[in-house]
Amino acid sequence: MAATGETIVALSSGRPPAAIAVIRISGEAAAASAIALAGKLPNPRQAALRTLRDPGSGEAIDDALTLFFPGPKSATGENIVEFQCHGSRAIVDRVIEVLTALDGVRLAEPGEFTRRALANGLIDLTEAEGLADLLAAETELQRKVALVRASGGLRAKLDSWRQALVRLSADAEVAIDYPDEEDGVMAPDLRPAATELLNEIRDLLDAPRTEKLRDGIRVVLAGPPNAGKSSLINALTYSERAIVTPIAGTTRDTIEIPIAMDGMPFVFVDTAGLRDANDEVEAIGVGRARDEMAAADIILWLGPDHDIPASARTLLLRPKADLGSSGAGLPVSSKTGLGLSDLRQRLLDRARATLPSGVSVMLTNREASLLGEIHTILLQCIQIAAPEIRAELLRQARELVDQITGRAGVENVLDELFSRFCLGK
Ligand SMILES: Nc1nc2c(ncn2[C@@H]2O[C@H](COP(=O)(O)OP(=O)(O)OP(=O)(O)O)[C@@H](O)[C@H]2O)c(=O)[nH]1
Ligand SMILES: [K+]
Ligand SMILES: [Mg+2]
Repeated sequence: MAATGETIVALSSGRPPAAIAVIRISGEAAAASAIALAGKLPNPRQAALRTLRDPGSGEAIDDALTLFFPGPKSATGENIVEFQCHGSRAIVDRVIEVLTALDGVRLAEPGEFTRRALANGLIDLTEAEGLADLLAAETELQRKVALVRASGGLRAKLDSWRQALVRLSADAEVAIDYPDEEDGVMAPDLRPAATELLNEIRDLLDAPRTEKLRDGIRVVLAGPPNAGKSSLINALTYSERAIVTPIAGTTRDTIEIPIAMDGMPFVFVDTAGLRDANDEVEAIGVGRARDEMAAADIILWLGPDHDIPASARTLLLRPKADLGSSGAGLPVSSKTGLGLSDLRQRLLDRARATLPSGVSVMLTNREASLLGEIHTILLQCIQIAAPEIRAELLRQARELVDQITGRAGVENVLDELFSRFCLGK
């Protein structure tokens, strides 16, 4: 956890130059160090204009709108001072240089403000992860789902489940203390609560993972050489990323093009044409194409239907339909645009079946695996009669909830998570 006593400072807004730069200071020495530059702090949570000066020379650096958020009711739980100054490189560098020259003040590490908020109990791990996703959100759906997590959507569920587990534990303890009345069988009033909990957990486990939302729906274009894969990926992504020539075997390495459609994240992947390769480089490309097909959420197959990869994920296309080709599959033409909006619609339909339709609570892979263990434990708990064992199982389930929320032993998770944050957050 963050070492308390150390005061941290960072630029919390975007990279200079910008109209305004937000510099944040958090920690024990936040107020004192801000006073060293600004002279006097405004009243808590009220903005006031201050001239920032080099405490050594008294030279003015800039004027800054200054805000003071006393702990513990601040974003980090500590005293925070925020300077909103002009967003030039020179001003930002100078203010931070002068601040970090003060005793006990240093530059923050990436994500360190959020890490302190977590350490001080203002947010839990699911909210911190939601915040990381929110800061990285590029599509509407990513934003919506991340906001639910960041504002405690999952935490609320977990907190209520933890309470339910505590109640179940208390019941089990009673059964240990008064074995005669229990007769070694789970009391009838325990089962409904445990089953309800099981069902709620099942619902969340059945939903897709946030990683899927973060990475996007993977659409792999595959087929024989010269089928028109690269032309189609360019048309679908409104780009000229992939090289197109009449020479069979033009595409060798895979190309990924991320794009949002209707607020949903997609990654289109162009691949080398499938054939017995002529040289080593092409052979590697064909191998990669097969790997991509295995990892795809959707395969757009631009080959003959007798060759179609047997998979529910595959969508058969009939490319170059402007040439009057006949056969099975959805007719498309990269040249005339024929069938492209139809194809986009089908991709969106499939994505909607994979991703949540709107705002909902989603789990990360890590949370899902812990929650899966809780699910197993609860099932055992319902089946096992001995109250001593039941009590122990429920204790384990509680501990797993604490691992999800970050209340218990998760240092390794934290380091990984906070490496995803930018400086100043
Ligand atoms: N008429 C017509 N020609 C097309 C269409 N799509 C692609 N072509 C042509 O077909 C040839 C091959 O197109 P590519 O997009 O390079 O095909 P590819 O499947 O990526 O080929 P490789 O990367 O070599 O496997 C090029 O000459 C394109 O101009 C189309 O919809 N209509
Ligand atoms: K080609
Ligand atoms: Mg190609």
